[in-house]
Amino acid sequence: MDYLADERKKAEFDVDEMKIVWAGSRHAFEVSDRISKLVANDPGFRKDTRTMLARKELFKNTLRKAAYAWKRIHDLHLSEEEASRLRFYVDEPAYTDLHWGMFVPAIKGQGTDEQQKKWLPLAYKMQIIGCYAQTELGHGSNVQGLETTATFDPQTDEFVIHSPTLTSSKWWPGGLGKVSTHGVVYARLIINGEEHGIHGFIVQLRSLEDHLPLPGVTVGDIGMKFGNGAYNTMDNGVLRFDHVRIPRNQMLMRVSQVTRDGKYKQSDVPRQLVYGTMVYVRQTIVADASCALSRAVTIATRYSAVRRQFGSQNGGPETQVIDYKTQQNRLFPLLASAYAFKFVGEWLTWLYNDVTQRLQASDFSTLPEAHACTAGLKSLTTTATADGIEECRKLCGGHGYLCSSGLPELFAVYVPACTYEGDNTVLLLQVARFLMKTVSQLGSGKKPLGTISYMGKIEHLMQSRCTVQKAEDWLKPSQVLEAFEARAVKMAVSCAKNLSKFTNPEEGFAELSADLVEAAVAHCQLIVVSKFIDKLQQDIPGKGVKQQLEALCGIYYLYLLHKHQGDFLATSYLTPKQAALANDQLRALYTKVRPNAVALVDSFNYTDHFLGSILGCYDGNVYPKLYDAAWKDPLNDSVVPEGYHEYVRPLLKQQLHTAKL
Ligand SMILES: CCCCCCCCCCCCCCCCCCCCC/C=C/C(=O)SCCNC(=O)CCNC(=O)[C@H](O)C(C)(C)COP(=O)(O)OP(=O)(O)OC[C@H]1O[C@@H](n2cnc3c(N)ncnc32)[C@H](O)[C@@H]1OP(=O)(O)O
Ligand SMILES: Cc1cc2nc3c(=O)[nH]c(=O)nc-3n(C[C@H](O)[C@H](O)[C@H](O)COP(=O)(O)OP(=O)(O)OC[C@H]3O[C@@H](n4cnc5c(N)ncnc54)[C@H](O)[C@@H]3O)c2cc1C
Repeated sequence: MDYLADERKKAEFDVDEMKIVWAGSRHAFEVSDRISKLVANDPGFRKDTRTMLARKELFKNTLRKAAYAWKRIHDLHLSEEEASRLRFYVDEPAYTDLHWGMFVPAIKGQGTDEQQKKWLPLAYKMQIIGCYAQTELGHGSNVQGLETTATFDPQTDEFVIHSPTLTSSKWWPGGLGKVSTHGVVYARLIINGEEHGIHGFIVQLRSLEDHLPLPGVTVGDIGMKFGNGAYNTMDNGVLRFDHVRIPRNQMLMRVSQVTRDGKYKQSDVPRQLVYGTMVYVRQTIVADASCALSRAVTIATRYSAVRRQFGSQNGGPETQVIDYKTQQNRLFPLLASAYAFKFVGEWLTWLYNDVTQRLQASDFSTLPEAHACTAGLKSLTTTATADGIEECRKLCGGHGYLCSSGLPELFAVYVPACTYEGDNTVLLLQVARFLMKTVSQLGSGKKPLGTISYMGKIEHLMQSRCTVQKAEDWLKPSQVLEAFEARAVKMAVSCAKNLSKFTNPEEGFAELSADLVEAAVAHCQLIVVSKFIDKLQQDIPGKGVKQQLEALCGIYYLYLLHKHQGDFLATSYLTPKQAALANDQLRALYTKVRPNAVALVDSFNYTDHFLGSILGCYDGNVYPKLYDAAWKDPLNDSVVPEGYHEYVRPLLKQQLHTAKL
């Protein structure tokens, strides 16, 4: 029985067409749909007991799944696109993520043609397994502060890789702890006593015969992490080198080279390309944020439609909690954010591909913008997604706290995205530097392009005032864009003015960093809003699909406007009356979305296997499933628990004795 059937009947749009919009294309939908069912129907990919497994058992099970996934990929001749969908629906972080997601891209991006020819075929066949070993115990954010050394020995034509201090131990790399045979290791290059900064080196860590660490290598896992199951399927590792020698040709030499006679040569490509793998992964993290958020929102929306509390009249049913305006005000902006992040993720993938093509043609002009966009949007989307998952847990009341709701593990596995690939605050400060540089160059005649082109309208934006007179005026895209542009430009200019009061710019930057982060957030929110609005300019087929997306877009920007109205009011773009009208319009949009809410999450097309949540299951049959699941907990294997006779019975005996006294 479908307990959500009535909700589904209320939908005012074509769900099948929305599924295609969400997937990105009909082809992408078909691949995704087929692979999600393949994984869901394969007992080899079961994950329902994951949160109950002890670490060793959990990890071994992940190794089994990764090997099984690899076998299925081969047996079924899956394409790269299909394999990547399979990884997504298997839904279990594993060493393979770092192998395919960072080790291979690092060699592709920073290796010479010759190096790629040597290493990539081995990596593609998984005859070697790699990790990305950058972070150390003492330094993660400050990459220039890494301490591992790679000293060139001209006698033997080798580099000597060494960990000179405890804090130089590599610490965190995924896949390193127990599995990787190789790593791209980042180290401080030293030639003839002279330092040349941080470079990447391919280093073999374990024997390909017996998996033991090679001489001079000390390696292991760093221990349990946050949450049950979750990221504990990954072997994040610690690594130390004691004068380990590697051939000279294992330094990744696309950006700079060391010659046989020990000369250091810089190519014409910018030094920052050493950071290229991080740009790539940040872009994939943005593309992935909408998936994690939409998953949590699916669970919270379906459950909110099933759950009833208060409001029964004449013995009739109680109110569905989704009908409470407070529930809508917490849930619908998250639903809208999932769609917003999907579209900005698509756009960022386009930007990344564009910059990659330009780099190949030696056009480096858009690299700073790509860095600022990937850093800023990674920060914005992961913060909102991690907070959003936790909000979804609270939206599900007490049952959201059960592991069987799927939300605790989803939160635990997702929340480190706010830290890895760059701490979110550190990344926003990078955006702020980019903005300050842009503002300082405005008078120079250099035209700001791309996502900062709005800065070219600075004179107009600094003076313009909002013209909204009635709530519906807030539905005009031009009005909304101007509001977000004016806010962003005014916050950036205010920071730049305050910075100019300092004689030492770095001191000023440090002192004003909290304001700078807020300016960076305003800029990134403008990007997300503008890309959502751009999406709506496209031809979107399907009955009612565009109207639903327009409503969601409105909810996204009006919710931001309401939440940050202090910014909009302080920069004098809005009056308090206009801010109140925005809130009126927001409430009207909640009413419009309400009957479509369940269908809007159905459009994500997630299987029950992928959701891994009793509260979010498609048929909404929550209570019997919760009840049955409780009895399956290992604690209920016996009626009298282990430990009763040792620890509880003696207490009871003692209490009985005292009572008699
Ligand atoms: C079970 C199933 C199996 C199935 C098998 C088959 C599967 C097949 C498919 C598999 C699919 C896989 C998908 C996987 C997805 C990937 C998973 C990822 C998991 C995440 C793991 C986490 C990894 C990590 O965390 S790696 C470490 C990341 N570390 C950081 O991010 C460090 C942060 N710090 C920095 O980035 C920098 O140092 C920074 C930005 C803080 C700069 O510091 P600085 O000292 O101020 O800078 P400096 O070096 O001096 O340079 C300044 C200069 O450079 C510019 N700049 C900085 N960064 C960049 C950049 N990245 N790009 C371009 N330019 C950059 C900066 O703007 C300055 O410029 P100027 O102002 O012009 O000088
Ligand atoms: C699950 C997980 C997986 C990871 N996988 C890998 C991997 O595969 N390979 C790898 O190399 N690394 C990996 N890492 C490491 C990760 O990239 C770093 O932890 C991350 O870059 C943050 O650096 P940090 O730990 O040095 O934080 P810190 O920089 O020490 O941050 C601590 C605090 O200081 C603040 N802070 C730091 N600098 C500044 C500043 N300039 N201004 C203001 N505030 C500042 C931060 O905002 C934060 O609040 C992983 C980490 C995690 C959690």
